[in-house]
Amino acid sequence: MTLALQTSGLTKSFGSLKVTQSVDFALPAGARHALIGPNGAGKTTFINLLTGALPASAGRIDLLGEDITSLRPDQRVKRGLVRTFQINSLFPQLTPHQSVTLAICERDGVTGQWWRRTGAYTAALDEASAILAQLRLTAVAHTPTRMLPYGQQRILEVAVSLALRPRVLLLDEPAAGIPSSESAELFEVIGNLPADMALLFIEHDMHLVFRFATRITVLVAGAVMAEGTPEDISANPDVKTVYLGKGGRR
Ligand SMILES: Nc1ncnc2c1ncn2[C@@H]1O[C@H](COP(=O)(O)OP(=O)(O)OP(=O)(O)O)[C@@H](O)[C@H]1O
Repeated sequence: MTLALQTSGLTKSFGSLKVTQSVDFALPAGARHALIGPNGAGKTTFINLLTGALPASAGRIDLLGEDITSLRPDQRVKRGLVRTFQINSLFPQLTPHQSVTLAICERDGVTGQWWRRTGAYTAALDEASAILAQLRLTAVAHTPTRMLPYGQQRILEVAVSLALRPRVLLLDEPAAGIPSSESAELFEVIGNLPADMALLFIEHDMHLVFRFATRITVLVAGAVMAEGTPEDISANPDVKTVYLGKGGRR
């Protein structure tokens, strides 16, 4: 079976500091995979290597069986490797429907020419409505983003990412800054994304990790310390000592 995403010997150094140490990682289609580890373990760096925001010092990244190691970030997005952002990157004055429609038009290369291709624009409006329905945002589809609760704004970030038709979706702390009353809903929505879409998420809240991840990778000092099911990870004495027992946020 072709993996959705795979890294082999992926390495990143900043001068003499090795932040990613020969990481071998595999993400099958449909994965719900959490990347955890103490602060400074290299989780965000790993995601930045996957997206191409940072060039790798060594190693290889394959997306759907093809080597993408030397591709630019935008080329990776076009092939289906999409990231949602930790920092709120939405236009506050636009409505969710407008934001998702814009992303669809951008994807299809029809931004700025909708008056010439009204058919494409109408299709984009319909597709935006469908994405918002899928993420339970229909009721607020036409409300300016700045008026939405923070949790719904984070769900909208996922909706905008879906407009890019990801095969692999990378989520860097999707629940950061959200009250716990709203983060469960965010993860419900994430958990209900299409079954064939592979998800890799960084999350510090262990309750959310153990509830939604089907596999977990523990990164410590840039290297994979453990990988397995939530049961494997919670029973692993090294993980307990190094991460869950002390040094982790929670
Ligand atoms: N551009 C950079 N130049 C030098 N060192 C860097 C750079 N970016 C990250 N680092 C270092 O790499 C290490 C890993 O950082 P990274 O942000 O990837 O960790 P993290 O696991 O995501 O941490 P956190 O949980 O706090 O977000 C840290 O020691 C950090 O200081």
